[in-house]
Amino acid sequence: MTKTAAIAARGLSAGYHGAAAVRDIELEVHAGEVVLLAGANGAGKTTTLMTLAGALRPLTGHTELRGRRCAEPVHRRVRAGVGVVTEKRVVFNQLTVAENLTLGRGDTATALAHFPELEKRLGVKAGLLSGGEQQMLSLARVLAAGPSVILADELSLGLAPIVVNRLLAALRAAADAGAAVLLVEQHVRLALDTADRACFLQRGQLALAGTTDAIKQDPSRMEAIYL
Ligand SMILES: Nc1ncnc2c1ncn2[C@@H]1O[C@H](COP(=O)(O)OP(=O)(O)OP(=O)(O)O)[C@@H](O)[C@H]1O
Repeated sequence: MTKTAAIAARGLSAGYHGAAAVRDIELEVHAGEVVLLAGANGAGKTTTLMTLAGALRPLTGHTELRGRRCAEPVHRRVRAGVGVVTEKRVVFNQLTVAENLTLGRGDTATALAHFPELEKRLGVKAGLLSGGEQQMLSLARVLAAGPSVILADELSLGLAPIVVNRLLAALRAAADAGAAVLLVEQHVRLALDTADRACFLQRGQLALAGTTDAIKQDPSRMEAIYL
């Protein structure tokens, strides 16, 4: 691809206490696309995503935001238009859904446009919502801020497939509206139906990358990575 990536990893190695958990990662996500980052447990998906988010410093290589080398910490990247969603649902349990939405960076109407199902729950304390509703609230707040890049790390952990589909559909819609989405997801088959491209990590290195159509046509290459 020749146009500038919204977010990229260039020769990226990163890890913990000076030891690399991922090595030589080359990854680009462009505006309008969803890229799935997959691989077995411990392969390095979260490490890669958190380094792109600015929560971990690269050991070697670097990350780029809109074509410019970026070494900013996570809060600055968030201000620069990066939205981060993880399996930890960031909601204030004692506050209502409406109050939670006013605490986000975007406005309530935009949040509800992404998740209209939250409208009937506006007066309910977030702590009383189901896990799926809490994650919708978390994601609604991130999407309402209109991020140009969304980094989503296993946001569907422990949720029912119907909710997983709903969350993935919201991410797809955000990409269709112009965001660049990098998605780490255990529900690989559902995610392959959502994403445009996929990258598979194996023991900290990129082992397979391609369009989701190509990967679905020959699933044996993907399956071998998990064995
Ligand atoms: N805080 C940490 N301190 C030390 N090592 C860590 C830390 N977090 C992860 N690791 C190690 O780094 C490697 C990559 O872990 P990472 O969480 O990035 O993988 P993952 O593909 O996201 O796995 P999972 O699917 O289980 O979440 C693993 O060997 C893991 O044990």
